[in-house]
Amino acid sequence: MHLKIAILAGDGIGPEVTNEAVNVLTTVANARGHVFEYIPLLIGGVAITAYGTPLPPETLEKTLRCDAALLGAVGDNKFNHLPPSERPEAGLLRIRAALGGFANLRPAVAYKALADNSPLRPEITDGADILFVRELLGGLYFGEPRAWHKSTDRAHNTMVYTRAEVERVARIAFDLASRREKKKITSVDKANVLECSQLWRAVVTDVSRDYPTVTLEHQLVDSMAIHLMTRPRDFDVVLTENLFGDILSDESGVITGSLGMLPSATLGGKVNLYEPVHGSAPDIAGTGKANPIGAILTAAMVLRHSAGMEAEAKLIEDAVDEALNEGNRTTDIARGNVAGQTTLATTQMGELILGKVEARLSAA
Ligand SMILES: NC(=O)c1ccc[n+]([C@@H]2O[C@H](COP(=O)([O-])OP(=O)(O)OC[C@H]3O[C@@H](n4cnc5c(N)ncnc54)[C@H](O)[C@@H]3O)[C@@H](O)[C@H]2O)c1
Ligand SMILES: CC(C)[C@H](C(=O)O)[C@@H](O)C(=O)O
Ligand SMILES: [Mg+2]
Repeated sequence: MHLKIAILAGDGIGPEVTNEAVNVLTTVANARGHVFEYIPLLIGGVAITAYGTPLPPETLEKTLRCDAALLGAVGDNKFNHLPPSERPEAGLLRIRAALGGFANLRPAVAYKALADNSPLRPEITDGADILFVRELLGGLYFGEPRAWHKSTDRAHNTMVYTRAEVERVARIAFDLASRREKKKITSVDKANVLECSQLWRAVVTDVSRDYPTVTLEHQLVDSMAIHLMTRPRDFDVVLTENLFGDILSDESGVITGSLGMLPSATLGGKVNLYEPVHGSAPDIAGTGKANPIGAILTAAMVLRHSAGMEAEAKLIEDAVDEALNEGNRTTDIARGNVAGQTTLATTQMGELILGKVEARLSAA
């Protein structure tokens, strides 16, 4: 197989964690006789610096000709003064829209080895295994009109959803739920206040009729925020609109122990887009403290969803599990002075997991 992958490393810790993910992908490709061709492209703050725009035309054109795109993170405080349409984040939103993927899968799993790292008690997180399906191309992010009228000190954004937009992401969520053990969907909305959420609830309910094996529950987003922290094990697939999914998926970092542990894959468009959930983390960029596991698990999702390599995807996930079980930690998942734990830098953690992937590939 020849797989062409756009590498959109971006800003801050983006390049640091993407490098580790690419090393893992290369190892898998070599071991299995595949060729993974990487096309490094600029996006975000680094693209603004080089070309004056967060999404240069070349980046988009070349990414559209790839089989998959792997993104690190975008965002740089030095561009905070710019309007939203010119900031690094606009590059990410534009490429998401152009690639067309609307179903953003964000798994959040409680690792046994990290039970003591979560601020939640182990008996609360133990066994939690949630798959967020976040609608990625609608809602407040893309709704028009939008503006900040500086002369009148007034600003507005528009939340828009159509039946078709809700239905297509709901179908993906129901398909995924029907293949999972619990077969349950929690659809999150704010139907007590927002018309968009009332439409959302009606469409999700309609779609559910085609999936008799899947149980559907509706949950208001504000109370969902607390249920996620008090009883995360009760959830299976969590289906949300764009902004609610952005917020709740970061919150689920608490269940796993760190935001740096969370991967994602965006499906349904011309080219699947893969990105860890976290951002460019300017507070730790360049210090070697970035956790590469979210990016490495994102590489596993590339194999699962763009290369049909389920066994190899699982093998990477098992290698991560083993690394954690042995007590290996990056700073974000380390607890001071715990016996049997070693704190590693980004590249050290990447290399350690890579070694375990190599060993598993040759054993399999
Ligand atoms: N997909 C993306 O590109 C993406 C996602 C979220 C935020 N951002 C951007 O990133 C910038 C910073 O945003 P933020 O600080 O709100 O969110 P962030 O996710 O970058 O960081 C939040 C906190 O988590 C920590 N963290 C994040 N990833 C980590 C990792 N892999 N290992 C260890 N610690 C990690 C950071 O150090 C920070 O303390 C902003 O410009 C924002 O717009 C980009
Ligand atoms: C950077 C930003 C545009 C992005 C989002 O809000 O979707 C990020 O927070 C994410 O979760 O991927
Ligand atoms: Mg986010």
